This record gives sequence, structure tokens and C-alpha cells, in this order.
Amino acid sequence: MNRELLFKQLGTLILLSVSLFLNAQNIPYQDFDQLLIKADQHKAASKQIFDEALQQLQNNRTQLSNEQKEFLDYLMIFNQAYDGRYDQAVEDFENLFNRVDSTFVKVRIQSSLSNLYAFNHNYRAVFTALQYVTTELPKLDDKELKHTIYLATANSYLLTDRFLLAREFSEILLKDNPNPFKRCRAMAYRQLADIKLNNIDTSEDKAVQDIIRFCQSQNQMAVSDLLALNWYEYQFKQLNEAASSESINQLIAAAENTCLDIDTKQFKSIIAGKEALLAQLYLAADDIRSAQDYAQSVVQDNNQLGNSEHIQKAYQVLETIARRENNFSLAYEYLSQRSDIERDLMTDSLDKQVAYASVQHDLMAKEIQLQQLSQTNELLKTQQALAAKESLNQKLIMAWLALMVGLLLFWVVRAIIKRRKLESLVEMDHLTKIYNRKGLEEHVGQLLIRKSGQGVPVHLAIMDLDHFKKVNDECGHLTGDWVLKFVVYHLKTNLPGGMMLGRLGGEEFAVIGHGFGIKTMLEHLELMRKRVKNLDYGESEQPISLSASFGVASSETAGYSMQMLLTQADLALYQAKRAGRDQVVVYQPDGTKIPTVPDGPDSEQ
Ligand SMILES: Nc1nc2c(ncn2[C@@H]2O[C@H](COP(=O)(O)OP(=O)(O)OP(=O)(O)O)[C@@H](O)[C@H]2O)c(=O)[nH]1
Repeated sequence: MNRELLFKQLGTLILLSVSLFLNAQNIPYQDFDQLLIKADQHKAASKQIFDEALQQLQNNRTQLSNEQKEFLDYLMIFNQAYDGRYDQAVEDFENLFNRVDSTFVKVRIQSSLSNLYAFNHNYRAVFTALQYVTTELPKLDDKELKHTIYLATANSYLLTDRFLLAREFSEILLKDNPNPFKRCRAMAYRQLADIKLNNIDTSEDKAVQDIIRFCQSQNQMAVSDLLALNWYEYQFKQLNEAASSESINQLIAAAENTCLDIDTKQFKSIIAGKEALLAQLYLAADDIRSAQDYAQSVVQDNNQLGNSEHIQKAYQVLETIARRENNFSLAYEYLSQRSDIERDLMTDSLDKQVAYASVQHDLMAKEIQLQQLSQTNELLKTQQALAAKESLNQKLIMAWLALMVGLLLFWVVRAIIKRRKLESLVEMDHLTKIYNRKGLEEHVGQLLIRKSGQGVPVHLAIMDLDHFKKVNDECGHLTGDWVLKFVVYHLKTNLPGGMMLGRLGGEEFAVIGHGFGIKTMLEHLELMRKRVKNLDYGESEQPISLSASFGVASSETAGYSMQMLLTQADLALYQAKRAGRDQVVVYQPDGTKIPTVPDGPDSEQ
């Protein structure tokens, strides 16, 4: 017994697994997209195909991408609306809208919501949803989706009596070369809008019939029936009192021929429209019984506000029949019912107008706010631009000033350099390129001041070239010049550190030494004397031989006075000349001559 049960359970389990396996087929991603598109396309046309596609997608839900799942959720909720659960669908759509990421799905939700809100007479919400849709639509680059949205928008505008807008959206879609499936619906919507706008002549019957057939060929039965019924009603209204019974009968036949292939439960409103029209037509054809049957059917089955228009017409038929039968109390009852509905219809129509105006007003207010914001923004931008310009100007001024200061500094420095150069030129001997007397006075004067403060000895010697006149006389003045330069060049390039050479004038030079004692000074001078004497002046007609005499004074005897040093050195030089030239003599306060090299050849003594 237990074993039997076990086998049974095992069998059930195997069967379940097999059916699950069969249901959860491995379908590639792009095929899911195709399946979603298929479901989407048939959702308002064929419930069977729609249901099957949804079931298949649900079975494979785990394999779907996030966006595919979101779109499937959207379709599932749409299915609720399909089944007439409008309120639940609205709630679920609103929740889904807040949950999904995909703009594509968000736009679809708002588009469907706009239709559902219209069914629920929540017109403000209709126009707000449509506003969202039309704002977001340009962000999507999916042409098919755009077409779907144009259609849904046109439909919502039809439901809210904005017939011009409904026409406009149908036109936009038709101009964008839609597929036949959408083209037939767009043509039907445009035609419906024209009928409502009285924008069509009954002579255009063939064109309208073509559209009705086109919709049928695309399996768009509900739309086709809706257009047909509206068109027949329009034609009926255009008929005058004296219309032939033939034309009435033609319309009856045509109307009876509608709604044969649509789901009567799903499209209750269209069926009610058909019955209300037929009630009117049969009344016009004096077929009271049929008229009454149809009118009663409308009144009994359809007490929703969505069908008010049809119910109102049905009551009108019933009221006329009651009058004709002199049943005034019943006629009064029907009249009172009709006026209640007419009042509701008027309120509803007013609601639509107010909602549209209110959403438009909000939109305008937002636009004005935006304009104000952008104006403020413009103002800010102008201010920023001005500030930027100002700062640029300031920078330019600063740059200009810096340039001016730079130029000024350049000129000043150049002037100083020039002045220094000029000064140094004034201080230099132009022939020998060493300090002249002025330069010597300037620099030796400063040296003396500095060294006197430090107590460092300074020595000054006057070097005079012996018998230089002879060189001039014998070799010419130019040679004399050259000899002067030649002597100075050799002395200068071999001048020991701490010594300076300058030209006092003519063939007379000053040699200054500091930082060492007189003994060292005399040794240096001695070397200089020998250098002059031993210089090779080259061969010429009159061979040149030259010597120099040195008279030396020291700060030890003359102090740090330039004048005193020169005077004492001059006195010593005089002694050197007198002692025979070509020698170095140090000034002695007591007048004794102390030549360092007492080998002067032409002593005057
Ligand atoms: N070529 C040339 N000769 C100059 C220059 N300055 C002075 N002399 C000459 O130097 C000579 C100086 O002659 P004097 O004062 O008689 O002395 P000296 O011939 O050197 O004889 P002592 O000094 O007595 O040895 C003159 O002939 C001046 O013309 C100069 O710049 N160039």
C-alpha cells in the first residue's frame, strides 16, 4: 500500500519535472525580445496570442535581462486592464513606474496610464501623463516605440475630447511611415477625430470604408468597429427627416454587420455603442420592437459612466417609444434618467475641459518660471562676462604697468651702465687703457680711506721713463706711443696681486701697492724696473733701449694722503733721476737717498 503511494508520488514528481522542463525552454535573448514585441503587438488585438506569449515569457523569467523583466511586468499589468481590472492596473502601473530604471518602460507605463486614467475619468492625470510622455519621447531613439506612443497619445486625446490634438498625433505618425499595423490605426484615429470635429462629408464614404477594411485586414477589429459605428452614426445624423427608408435600412445592415469578431466582454463600450445606434436606427425605421430591445439591452448591461453617451441615447429611444405609446409616466421616468446621465455627461465634459486648462496652466507657469530662471541666468552670465572683462582689463593694465616699470628699469639700468661706462672712460687713459690721473685719484683715494681704517700699509711709486724725449725725437711720436703701450702692457700683465698701475701723464706712471711692507714693495718695483730695461723693443733703424726711474713713498712716512704720497714719491723720483736714473729710490724724511739699485749709468752727481 505504502509502496503504491510512493510510486504514485514519484510518477507525479517526474511528470511535474518534465512539464517544468518543457515550459522553461532555453530561448536566446533576442528571441525574448521578439516574444515581447509579439505580446506587445497583440495585446489589444488578440487576447489569445497575448496570453500565450506572456505565459511563455513568465516561464522563462529567470533568463530575462532586467529591462526585459521590467517590460514583461508592464505587459502583465496591461493584461489586468485587459481583463477590466482598471483600478488595480492603475495602482500596479504607478508602483512599477517608481521601481523601473528603463526610460523605455517608464514612457510606456505613462502612455498606458493616460488611457486608463481616461477610463476612470481622472482627466488631470491623463494630461499630466501625456505631458510626461511627450517630454520624454524625444530621448528615445526607437522608431517603433515612438509610433506606439503616438498612437496611444492620439487615443488618449480622443478619449478626452481633444480631437485636434488626436488628429495632430495621428498625422505625425502617418508622416513617419509606420508599419501597416499602426498605419491603419492612425488612419482610423484621424478619421474619428475628423468625424467628431465635423470635418468630413458623407460623400467620403468610400474613403472611410477603405480605412475600415484596412483595419480589418490588419486584424484591428475593435478599431475598425469603432470607426464604422461612429461613421454610421455620423451619416445617420446627416440624414434629414425625409430620408428614405432605404438609406436607413442600409445603415441598419451596416451597423448590424459590426462587432462580429470582437470580444463582447472586453469591448463592452463598443457593443453598447452598436446597440444604442441600432436602437436609434430601428426607431427611425419604425421597427419599435427591435429599437426597444436594443435600447433595453444598453440600459440593462451598461450602467458604467464610460457608456453614458450610449445609455443616454438608449433612454432617449425608450422615452420616444413610451410617448408614442402614450405611456407618459414611463416616458417621464426615462426622461428623468436621461437628464441625470446628461448632467453627468456635461459634468464629465466640463471636467475634461478644466483638467486640460489646468494642466496647460501648470505648464505655462512652469515655462514662465523657466524663462525667469533663464533670464536670471542670462543676467548672471552677463555679470560674469563683465567681471571677466574687468579682470582681463585689470590684468592688461597690470601687464602694461609691469611693462612700463620694466622698460623704466631697463632705461635706468642702461643709463647707469652708460654713465658708469662714461665715468670709467673718463677715468681711463685712452692710449694705455689703464687708470689716468683722475681714475687714480678716485680709486687710490678710496683705497687709502679703507686701508687707513684697517691700518694696512699703502705704498705709492712714481715711475718715469728715462729720456723718453729721445725716443720721440729719434723714432717719431707714433713709435713713442707704441712704446708707451708696449711697456704698460708688459708691466700690467705681470703685476703682482695687491698692486695697481696708473698713468699720471706723459711718460709718468703711478704704481700702488698695499697689504705688504715697503721691503716687498721695493722688490716688486725692482722687478718692474728690470722688466722695462730688458724689454725687447724689436729691431728698427734707431734701436730703442729704455729704462725707468722709481720714486717711492709709503703711508708710514706720508700717512694715507694721496697728495702727500705723490709729493714724497716725486721727491724720491727726483733723487733717483739725479742719482743716475734706472733705479728705485725710497723717500726719506731726512732727505737721504736710499736707492735699491745704485747702478744708475748717468748719475748727475
Ligand atoms: N709719443 C709720446 N710722447 C709723449 C707723450 N707724453 C709725453 N711725451 C713726450 O715725453 C717727453 C718727455 O720729455 P722730458 O720731460 O724732457 O723727459 P725725458 O726726455 O723722459 O727725460 P728725463 O725724464 O729727464 O729722463 C717729451 O718729448 C714729450 O713730448 C705721449 O703721450 N706720447
